[in-house]
Amino acid sequence: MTLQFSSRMPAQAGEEMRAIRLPGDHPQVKAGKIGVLLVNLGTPDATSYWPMRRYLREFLSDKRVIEWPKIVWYPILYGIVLMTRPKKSGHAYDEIWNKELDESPLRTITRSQSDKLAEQMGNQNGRLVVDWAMRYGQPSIRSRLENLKAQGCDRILVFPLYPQYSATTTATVNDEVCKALLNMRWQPAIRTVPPYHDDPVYIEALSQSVERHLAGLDFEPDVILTSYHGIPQSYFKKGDPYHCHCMKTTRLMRERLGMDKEKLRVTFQSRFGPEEWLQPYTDKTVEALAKDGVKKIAVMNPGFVADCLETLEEIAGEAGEIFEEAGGEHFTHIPCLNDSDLGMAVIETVVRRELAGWL
Ligand SMILES: C=CC1=C(C)c2cc3[nH]c(cc4nc(cc5[nH]c(cc1n2)c(C)c5CCC(=O)O)C(CCC(=O)O)=C4C)c(C)c3C=C
Ligand SMILES: [Fe+2]
Ligand SMILES: [Fe+2]
Repeated sequence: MTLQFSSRMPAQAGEEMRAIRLPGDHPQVKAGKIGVLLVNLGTPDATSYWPMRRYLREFLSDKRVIEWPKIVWYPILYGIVLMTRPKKSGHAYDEIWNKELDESPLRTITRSQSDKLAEQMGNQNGRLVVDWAMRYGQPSIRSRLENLKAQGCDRILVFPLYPQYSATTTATVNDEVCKALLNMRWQPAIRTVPPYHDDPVYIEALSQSVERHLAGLDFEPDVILTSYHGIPQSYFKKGDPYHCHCMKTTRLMRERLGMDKEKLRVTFQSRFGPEEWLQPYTDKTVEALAKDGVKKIAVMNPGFVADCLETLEEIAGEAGEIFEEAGGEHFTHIPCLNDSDLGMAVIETVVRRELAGWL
């Protein structure tokens, strides 16, 4: 029995979606739509001990994130980390929690990015569905993929919201997508968005965000740090391209902004555990700059598509305090692109490009 809807080509623009008409003994299966799934890292459901523990357990049990053998890592994870970290991280999340919606900023911003993208793209004659998910916590990748399938999406573009590729972020999103497909009888065709660390639209958006932010200050920073989330040095040595992607993003920004290596620098933040991570470390750099007599700095986070714990609490909060305690006078945090016009232009450009041939 042949389907009456061609699965080779989606319906053309302007054409009505055609329902699949099947004989009465066939199950009704929706098809013919295209889904876009934005995926960010994750977020706890609340800041108290158990929700924090659930979130951290899922995150830190991921083999892509902590590569140590389970026999070594699990006693440390269950015996120490999950006993102490949920409370400590919960307090940090309390500082930045979106009290109005009772959720983390990362969740608020990711949802807004999805809503705005849906609006910008239009529904393409009922053919396009945009949704969002989190790699750890809710809404899960599996639940949103199943939902897109149930709505008739047989082609899905998965967008891991990381401009710079790392096995610890991009690859684990892709792993989770593949795991969800394992249970599907009729799997959708899947595309995943490649890294876009050197995309001109991304570099332009970051550069304009710097210019706009600096224009609103009553001081000119002596130094601007582009602070990226770190990864263990050992992952880099095994071939993770993340470090090079970060370096290239900042190099292209320097060229666009006409700044030299002294003015626009690269640092790495958010170390976890005893291993050596990518250097120079953001906190140590901020302190050293102040001690060397630098009075005015700005810090931005090009690798984060949305503001979150790591940017709002660790950088805008803690790094600012470190700088001032060490003798610095003016510290400013340049917000992430978030759901701003600049940020949405990047997301829309990348999505339209990666949907080529489908839309
Ligand atoms: C070994 C541990 C970790 C690696 C490797 C790592 C890589 C990595 N993470 C991000 C982005 C984010 N991380 C966030 C929080 C966070 N990260 C780790 C550990 C590793 N990250 C932990 C334990 C936590 C939880 C918070 C805490 O207890 O400190 C977040 C914020 C989430 C939020 O809700 O706000 C983001 C975003 C990248 C880009 C990356 C490697 C490139
Ligand atoms: Fe992290
Ligand atoms: Fe490199």
